[in-house]
Amino acid sequence: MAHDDTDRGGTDDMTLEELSLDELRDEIRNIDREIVELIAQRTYVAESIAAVKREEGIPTTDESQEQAVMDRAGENAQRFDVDDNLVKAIFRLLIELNKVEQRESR
Ligand SMILES: O=C(O)C(=O)C[C@]1(C(=O)O)C=C[C@@H](O)C=C1
Repeated sequence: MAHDDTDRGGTDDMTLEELSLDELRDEIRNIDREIVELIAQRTYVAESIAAVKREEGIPTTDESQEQAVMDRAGENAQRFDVDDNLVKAIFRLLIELNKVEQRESR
């Protein structure tokens, strides 16, 4: 398979405790890039949703869908043992980002 930017530089089979500070920061740098890539993908899908809503004359905001997204965020946070309020705050921002973009493209 072709080399890509997500390659962890051969640290895959090491535990985090075995890595140097620089190697640990490389891990963070790769994860940060993947987070931004996923945010871009989420935004892209939301733009398609916005186009469907526009065609069908449906309002931009769907509060029940937002609640479902927030509930899932909380469940996933618990599953991966991270603070659910923090994860929900991030998802609130992601939803707001989409709503601003969806409104601007109307
Ligand atoms: O699912 C939708 O209808 C979307 O537009 C996506 C999204 C989201 O970011 O999750 C954004 C705005 C809506 O109010 C609900 C959810």
